[in-house]
Amino acid sequence: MNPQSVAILGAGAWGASLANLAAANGHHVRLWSRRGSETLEAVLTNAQIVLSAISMKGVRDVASQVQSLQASPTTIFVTATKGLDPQTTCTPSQIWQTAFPNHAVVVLSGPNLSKEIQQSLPAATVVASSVATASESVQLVFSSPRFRVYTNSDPVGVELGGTLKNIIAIAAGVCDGLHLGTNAKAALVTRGLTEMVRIGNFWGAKTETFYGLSGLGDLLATCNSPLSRNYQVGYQMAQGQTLTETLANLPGTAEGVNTCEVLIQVAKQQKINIPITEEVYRLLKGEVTPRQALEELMLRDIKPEYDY
Ligand SMILES: NC(=O)C1=CN([C@@H]2O[C@H](COP(=O)(O)OP(=O)(O)OC[C@H]3O[C@@H](n4cnc5c(N)ncnc54)[C@H](O)[C@@H]3O)[C@@H](O)[C@H]2O)C=CC1
Ligand SMILES: O=C(CO)COP(=O)(O)O
Repeated sequence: MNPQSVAILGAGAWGASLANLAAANGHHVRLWSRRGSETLEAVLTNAQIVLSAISMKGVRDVASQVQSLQASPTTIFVTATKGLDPQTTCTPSQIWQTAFPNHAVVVLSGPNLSKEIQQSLPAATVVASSVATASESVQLVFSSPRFRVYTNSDPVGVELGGTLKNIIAIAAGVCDGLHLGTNAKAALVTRGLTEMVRIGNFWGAKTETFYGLSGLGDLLATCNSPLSRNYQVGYQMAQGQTLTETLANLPGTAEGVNTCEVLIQVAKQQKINIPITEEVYRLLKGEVTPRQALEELMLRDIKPEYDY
């Protein structure tokens, strides 16, 4: 592939890792951060691919700044953010697509703990879009012997896999912090996946997407690794810390905390049954202790395994 001009927005842990992957493949990469020396306009000039790794709270603002600048009609927008907008409940790709209705938007998501990627450990991810040629271009930009990139045609499903697993990762951290054992963890993660499918189906995502890298794959990574900030939130709260204390010591963003609020809002309106998310929400709000959250989950009415 010819070298591409790639603009990466957000120089946090994930933006910097993705910039390194593209640069290592010989592409011309420019990294923008709100506190950096280069202007957004300079970074976007001639960009063929614009990738956003901005944390959720900044996506709408950055998308509208980009919208006010000139983009070539063929520019592909890629989003790597794993969150939901609190005001509109939109996913990041929906925000980018609304800002750029005539451009291809690609979602990049998978089991990608940035610390491991920075150490050049092997990993795989998914790029998804309704425009197949766009996801194939992004696949070529990032694929390498240490980063295997798959395409997928269900962008909402891929995006929601990475977003929803953050809440289950908080719950998994609680599970490990309370030393509840391997059986409990397996039950939690499996039932968490069922909950993700239930929410995802409401959003129009395909069930099978959640059994791939961006769903089950990312659940396995973040529910089992102390490198996950979301897992750390749950683990440290199970050790008796408050949410405020936990977040004060956390390196970077734990999107699951805000995602949980948005999901509770959506689930109430749409009457979607999400018991694990509800208990995580109540724990984060200080309404239950980790032990009470566990008891409430275990003592729910007995029911068939599949009811969706
Ligand atoms: N770190 C990781 O392992 C992975 C992170 N992600 C996702 O990528 C996103 C970013 O994560 P990290 O890089 O880890 O977070 P981070 O906290 O290290 O970096 C966040 C970046 O967003 C920027 N930002 C935040 N608000 C902004 C605003 N209003 N305007 C402009 N820029 C703003 C920050 O300046 C920073 O560059 C999150 O949604 C996360 O879930 C996805 C895969 C892996
Ligand atoms: O999404 C991630 C790995 O795929 C990163 O997880 P955390 O945001 O919990 O650190």
